This record gives sequence, C-alpha cells and structure tokens, in this order.
Amino acid sequence: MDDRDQNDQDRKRMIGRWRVAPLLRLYRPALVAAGIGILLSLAAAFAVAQWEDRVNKVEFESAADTEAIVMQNGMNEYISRLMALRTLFESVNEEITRSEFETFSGRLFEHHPGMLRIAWLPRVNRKERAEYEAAAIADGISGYRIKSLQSDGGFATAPQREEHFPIFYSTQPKTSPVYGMDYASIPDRWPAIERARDNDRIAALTARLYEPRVGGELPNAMVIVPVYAKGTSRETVADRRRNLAGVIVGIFDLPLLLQAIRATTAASPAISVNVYPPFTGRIVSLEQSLPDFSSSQSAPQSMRDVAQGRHWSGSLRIGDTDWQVRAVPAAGGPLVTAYDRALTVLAVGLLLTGFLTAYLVLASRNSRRLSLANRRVLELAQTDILTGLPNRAFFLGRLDEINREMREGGMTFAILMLDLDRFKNVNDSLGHGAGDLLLRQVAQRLKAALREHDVLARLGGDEFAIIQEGCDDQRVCSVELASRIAKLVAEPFFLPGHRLEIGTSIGIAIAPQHGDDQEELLKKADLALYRSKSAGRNCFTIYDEAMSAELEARNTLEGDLRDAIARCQLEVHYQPFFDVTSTERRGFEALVRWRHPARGLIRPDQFIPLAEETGLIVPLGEWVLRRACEDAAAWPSGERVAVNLSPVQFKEAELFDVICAALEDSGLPPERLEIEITESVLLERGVENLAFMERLKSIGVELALDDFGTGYSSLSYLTAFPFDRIKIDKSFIRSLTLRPHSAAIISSIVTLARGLDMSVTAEGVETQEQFDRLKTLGVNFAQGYLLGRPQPIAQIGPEMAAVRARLDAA
Ligand SMILES: Nc1nc2c(ncn2[C@@H]2O[C@@H]3COP(=O)(O)O[C@H]4[C@@H](O)[C@H](n5cnc6c(=O)[nH]c(N)nc65)O[C@@H]4COP(=O)(O)O[C@H]3[C@H]2O)c(=O)[nH]1
Repeated sequence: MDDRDQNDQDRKRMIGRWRVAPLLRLYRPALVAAGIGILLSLAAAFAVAQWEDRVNKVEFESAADTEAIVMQNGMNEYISRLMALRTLFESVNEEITRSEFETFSGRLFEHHPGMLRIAWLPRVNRKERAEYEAAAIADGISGYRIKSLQSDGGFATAPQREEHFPIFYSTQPKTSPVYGMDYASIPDRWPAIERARDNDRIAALTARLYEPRVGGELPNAMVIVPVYAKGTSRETVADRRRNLAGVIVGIFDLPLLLQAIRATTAASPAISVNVYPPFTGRIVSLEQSLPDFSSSQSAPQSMRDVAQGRHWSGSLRIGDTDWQVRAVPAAGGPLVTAYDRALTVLAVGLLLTGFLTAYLVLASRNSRRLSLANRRVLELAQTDILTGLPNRAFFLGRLDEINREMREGGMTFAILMLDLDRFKNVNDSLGHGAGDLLLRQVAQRLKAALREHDVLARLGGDEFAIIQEGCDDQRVCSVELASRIAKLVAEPFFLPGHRLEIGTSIGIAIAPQHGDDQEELLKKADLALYRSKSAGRNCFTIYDEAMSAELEARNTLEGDLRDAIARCQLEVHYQPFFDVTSTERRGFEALVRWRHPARGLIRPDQFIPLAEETGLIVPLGEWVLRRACEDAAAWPSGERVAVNLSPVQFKEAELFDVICAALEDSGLPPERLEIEITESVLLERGVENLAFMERLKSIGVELALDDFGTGYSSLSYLTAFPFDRIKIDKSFIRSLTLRPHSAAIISSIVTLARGLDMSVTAEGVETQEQFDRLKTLGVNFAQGYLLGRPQPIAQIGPEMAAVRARLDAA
C-alpha cells in the first residue's frame, strides 16, 4: 500500500465517523410507500368487495323471491288441474268411466310434464268390496283385487276393514300391479287421506313410488285430493267423513315439474333452486335426500353446504304442506360474486404502489448517488491533494467539533501549529517538485509520530497543524509530542540526488487553559509558533500570556507606525563610510529612525520587520529613499549615499520608477546612489530581480550585497548578480581580532571580490585594531562606530571633524 492509499484510508476513517447511513434508511420512503400502498389497495379492494357482495345479495334475493313466486304459481297451476278433476268427479251424475279418466289425465300429461301419475281411489266399504273388484276386472284389469302392501314390498289380499281406498283408475298401464293397492293399508298414506278428508283440503306428502320411475331415486310429492259425493254436505268433519267418495292421487315429479315451470317462465339461470320435503315427525335425513333441481353439476351437495354459503330460504306450498325452498346463486353464474371490481381495484392499487415504490427506489438511489458524489466532493474539499492529509477546512471543522465535545466533557486538548524551517530555500533552490516531495515525506513522518485519533492537517504551504486529545496532562503530552516531532523533522530527508536538513518550529496552545474558542486557540498557537521562529527555529513554544501582551504591543506599534509617516515622526540618520587606504570619506549609509512621541527614538531593528510584515515598508522605504537622495544632493560630489531596500520593496513593480523619481526630483546623479540589498532578495524571483538590478546598473546606480556572511553567502550570487560592492557583516569584524579564521575568511572574500571586480566594505568597525587589520587584509571601505555613528543630518559636520582627527592621528 503506498502513501496515498494509506492517506486515503486515514481520511476516510476520519470523515467516516459521521457519514454512515444504513441502506434501510435510504430506502425507507420506498418501503413506507409500498407498505401504505399495499394496505390502502387491500382496504379499497375489501370495501369494493363488500359493496359488490351487497349488490349481488340484493340482486340474488330479488331473483330468488321472483323465482319462488313463479314456482308457487306453477305448482298452484298443477294443483288446480287436479282440482278440476275433482270437480269432474263431484259434478257428474254418472260415475266417471275409465276412458273419461284417461282422456282427462292424458290432457293433463300433455301440458304438465311434471305430472307423474294420477289415480282415482274410490272409498270402498266392506260391503261394496266384491262388487268393486268385479267391476274392475270387467273394466279390463285382470285379477283385480284390493291388496295391502307388505313390508317386503309384495302384495297380499287386503284384510277386511271398514273402508278401503284402492287404486281403481291410474295412468299406469292396466297390467301394473299397483291396481287394487289399498292406500288405507299404507302407514304414511292413510293419515294423509284422513287429513284430506277431514279438512277438505289437499294433503301432500313425500312418497316413494311402488313402481319408481327409471332414474327417479328421489322421493316424489304426492297430493291427495278428497272427492265428496255429489250434492252432499261437507260442513262438518262428520259430514266429510260420511260423504267422502274417494280421493284423487296426483304424484308430481318435482324436478321435472319445477324445471318445466322454470323453462316456461324463463327463470333466471343465475340462481339454482332446491326444494326439500317439509319437516315431519319422521326423521328425514335431509343431506341424503337432497334433491338437486338445478342443472348445475357443482350445486351444493348438502343443506349444510347451502347454509354455509349465500342462500335464500322460503317455502313452496303443496297442499297442506310447506316444502322448504333454498335458492343459491348458480355456480359460475352472474349472481356469484366474482369480486372482479375488487380485484381490479386491488390490481390497480398494487400497480400504482409498484410504480410509486419503483419511482421512490430510483429517486432514493439517485439521491444516494448524489449524496455519495457530494460526499466525494466534500472529501476532496477537505483533503490536501499533495499530501493526502486533511486540509485547513477539515481541520477547522474538526477543531470546532472537538472544542465543543471537550467543553461539554470538561476535558482538554492541544493544538500544535508547525512551520517548516528553511523550506522556502528548498523550494527556491531545488524547485517546486522537490518541495512537494519533501512535504509528502514530512507528512508521513508527522503521521508516524501521532496516535490514530490525533488530527493532522496541512494548512497550506509548509504549515501543518495537529490536534492532540485524550491526555491526562495535556501540557506534558503536547511537549513530548512536539519534541518528538522536532527530532523527527530534524532528521535528514533524502530526495533524489539530495540530502536535505530542515527543521520545524512549533507553537502550542492548550484548551481550555488558553481559550475556549477556535479562533482564540489558533491565534495563540500561532503566537507561540511566531515565538519559536524568532527564537531560532527547530524548537517549540507553549503559549503564555506574555505573548499576547507582546502582540498587543506590536499591534499598537503597527498602528503608531502607520501614523508615523504621515506625522513626520521618521528621521534618516547617516553613518559615514571611509576609504580604508586614503581615509577619505566616501559617503553615508542612510539608516531610518522613528522618533516615537512616547517611546523616544526607536531603532529600525524594532520596527522594520513589522513594517515588512504589514507592507508599510513600501511607503516607509520610498520616504527614506527620497529623503536620502534629497540630503545627499547637497553633499560634496564625491560622496555617495547608500540606501537599504527591503526584499518586500523588491516585489513592487513600480520600484524602478520610484528610484528614478527620487533621483530626478532630488537632482542626485544616479552614480552617487548605492542600493544595499540582502541575500534574501536573491533567494526568490531570481530572474526578475536580476533584470531589475541590470536596469539600475544601466542608469548608473551602484549595488551592494549587504550583511554578507550572515545568510547563505552563496558565492554563486556574487557571480550571478551585478554587485559593485560586498558589505561584510559586523559579526565577522567583531571576531576578527579574536578568531584567526575570521581574518582568513575576510581575506578570501577580498580576493574573490577583486577577481569579480567588486570592492569590499567592512561593517561594524569599532576599534582601531580592527581598522588596521582590515586595511592589511585589503578591505576597500570601512564603516562603524570607530568612524562615526549614525547621526541626524544636522550633526554630521561636527562629528566628522572629530573622526577626521582620529584617523589622521592613527
Ligand atoms: N554594534 C555596532 N553596530 C554598528 C556599528 N556600525 C554600524 N552599526 C549598525 O549596523 C547597522 C548597519 O546597517 P545594516 O547592516 O544595513 O542593518 C540595518 C538595515 O538592515 C535596517 N535598516 C535601517 N534603515 C533602513 C531603511 O531605511 N530601510 C531598510 N529596508 N532597512 C533599514 O536596519 C538594520 C539596523 O540598522 P541600525 O540599527 O541603524 O544599525 C546599523 C548601524 O547602526 C558598529 O560599529 N557596531
């Protein structure tokens, strides 16, 4: 795994703390919609099903009502035919002959297919028995005799009794054995005859035929119509018993009868009607005797079936009995609730739910994609591309979070601000590619020094920051970490072809001790860092309150400095420099002073860095330049003025014009102006600065390399840039008489300068001894307290006289 992958994972781990979102939560809207949709669809389908059911019920009951009325009318019609036969029997004077009976019955059969059999059973008393039997035989029924039905189904000659009701006429062929069968001898039929007789009403019962119709296994409806003797009274039961002439028996094939009625009345095929025998004292197994009068195969098979499903109950009056009628919707017919509308509603509901769910799933997916993309953008926005570390934005966000957590939890944490020392040099000398490589290596080392939950970020450039938390003693912990880091970063780095040594300055602020808001803590860590930097780099500093006081003082100073230029509080002092050989004065270096109304005279060391940081050096420098040119214009023509230019001024595009304007306005010849620059100017913008220096040289201005020996003192600068003079820093001069190798260095500088056609000025010459040694070493010019301190312009004259005397005496 390379560094970038590792960084990627680390970053994801950090950012991942707040980005976990379960899939279920993502699809929650779709799932909720699906759930609600299914429930609503089911509820709507259920409501529609109920409604369909109600509508069907009403339709079914109305159809069943109609059907029952039609059946009753049809049955009444059959009964009325038998009543007509009774009328025939009761109205004629003569006895009805067999042929008349057959003719009448034949008509009945013709129009009423449900009429299975008709018979005439005269009332025969004991005395008339023989006469009747003889008459029947004479009428063509051979062997006619009054018979009683035996339990084995056979016949025996009926025993003598008071009265018999034998079949005399019948629609059966004359050869049928039923002729002569005495109904008075059959247990269930005799009571029916008695009921009919006593009540003068048609009695009805279920009966199995002695000679069943082929395939007719179901009981038939038998009706018994009493026939009384013509002209006799039937007022009282006694009258009726006395005057009964016989009974007409009609046997209905109920299935056929009802089907015929339904056929002729165009009954609705949507219902199936079943008729059951009336309840009687006998135990009748209704399940077993269930007749199915419908044509449907799938009709209910039992009363229980009927009762369980949708059904209609009524009765069919046959004679003196009420037959039970049950109607059910014909299977597969229109009155069976098909629930097609409910199913349609359910299907449409589910379809819509499906569409909505699919839409929400897609929308959720899209939003997830979008949020992932957003997260990626956020990750990128919070990542430093170069090192893969979190960037400033992430750091500040995290700092805010940790700050809040800590405030609530009452714990502490530390911020460590890091700034690499001399990184700029690497960038400038080896190029940005090398600088980038170095930053990556630094990032890796820093990461290695941290625990997993510490936050490390690159804030930009060569600035890194760390949040360290979770220590018992945060101060001790942060110091340990800072020293570990300082040591790690001080170790050499190896870039292709280069071994580099840098360092890091660290500023530490501890929360909540040093503040409880993000801005304050960062400011204090920065202050501490600033202190580390000014303390000599590759060290760490913990913030203390004095730093803030210092900052405050600095801020005040900055404000004052802004006013200083406008209020003419700045002064230029001049320090002379002399030709070492001739002891002739060659000119003055212009050194700015600030006459502060409260603090008195302030030296440039105390405000130039501030002016450079704040950019005030630009107007300040221009003011000094103009003043120096103006003052120098009045000096003897052989004396020059040297003016310091800050690296910050070098970045100003108008600097050349500013110098030209100062020369022009003052009338000072350019050859009498010397510009002093430090090596740091050469470190950056080398090409541009070289061009600028060439331009100055082209108009005659001289250039001096100031403070030589304090910075990098790269000899390559001397050859690359067109300097006229090298100014050896006073630190060398100070050690000149103390350390022998200082003299050797100065000697080589002099040799080098000569070779490059440059002159050498020694700064900070304070003693005669130094002066003499410099003279011996071949230094061209000397400047220092021995020769004259920086003085206001007004004091230059008297001072100079004293100096001259001193030099001459030497
Ligand atoms: N100990 C000791 N010191 C001596 C002796 N002879 C001269 N000096 C001091 O050495 C400094 C020489 O100036 P510098 O190296 O250009 O160093 C200057 C220069 O870099 C900067 N500076 C002064 N004026 C200006 C200005 O107008 N513009 C800019 N950009 N920088 C300025 O401030 C620095 C300090 O200036 P000063 O405080 O005036 O300090 C001056 C001067 O007073 C000596 O014998 N012994």
